[in-house]
Amino acid sequence: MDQLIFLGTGDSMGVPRVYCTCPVCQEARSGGRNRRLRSSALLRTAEGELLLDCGPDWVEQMEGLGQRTLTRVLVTHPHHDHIAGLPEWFDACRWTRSRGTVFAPGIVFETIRRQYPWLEKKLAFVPNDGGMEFGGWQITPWEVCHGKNGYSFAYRFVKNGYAWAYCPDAIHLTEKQKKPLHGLNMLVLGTNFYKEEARVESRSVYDMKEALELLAEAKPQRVYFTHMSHGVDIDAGYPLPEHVTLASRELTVSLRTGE
Ligand SMILES: O=c1ccn([C@@H]2O[C@H](COP(=O)(O)O)[C@@H](O)[C@H]2O)c(=O)[nH]1
Repeated sequence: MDQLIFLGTGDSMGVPRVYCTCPVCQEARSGGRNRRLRSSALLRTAEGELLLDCGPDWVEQMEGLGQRTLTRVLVTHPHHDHIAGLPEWFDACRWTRSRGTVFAPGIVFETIRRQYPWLEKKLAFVPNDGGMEFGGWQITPWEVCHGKNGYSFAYRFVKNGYAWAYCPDAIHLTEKQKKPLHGLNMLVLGTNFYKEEARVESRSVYDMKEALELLAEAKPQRVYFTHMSHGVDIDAGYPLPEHVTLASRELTVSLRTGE
């Protein structure tokens, strides 16, 4: 059965934050349950694997899995915490004389090319604006609001009538942007805090209270929160519905496609 494995569930700085001595960061520092690498997940299928985002913790994530090779990466948006592992993967390809493929909407490649102009010597960039297929999954990107940070993309995956979506970095979705979140068996959604106190103009990711309003509209059957900052204590017991789980590193979810 296909699986989704969470490799990182942290926000852009991860947990602990290097400058911070709050109780959550201290607990994470001592190897506790709040230690969170930058957000990424691995879709495992009979046809192989697809990594969802490749951030600065990529090497540690590969080592954690005991995985020596990687063939494909899907990118949600070209921000440091989602792409900074690409040059590391490039170097691994150079040393192993292999090649990889990166899938993303065309606009995402414009930034990746500017930031890392050497990557295409080893990594093929394949635009997926019109959707793509992998492992029997029909995968469709759509643009989502990323608040003060501009745009991001989310992805909807469909196979044998089972539908799920990966939307790690979004806020204030328009009605049109919410549409692909309807009718899902599972949703992976980014939520930086339980309740974020920062000014609305300075924000870029939903908090859990706002996410619950979104869930009440979209009604996914199962939900995993990711992209969580040090403002989230995984053991705090936040008042969340039974079908909502705070994801943690190497949590593995079976995707019940009926195969
Ligand atoms: O143009 C930009 C703007 C920001 N970044 C980096 O992205 C993240 C943003 O954090 P969120 O929590 O997802 O809002 C942060 O690491 C910034 O340094 C970027 O790469 N490019």
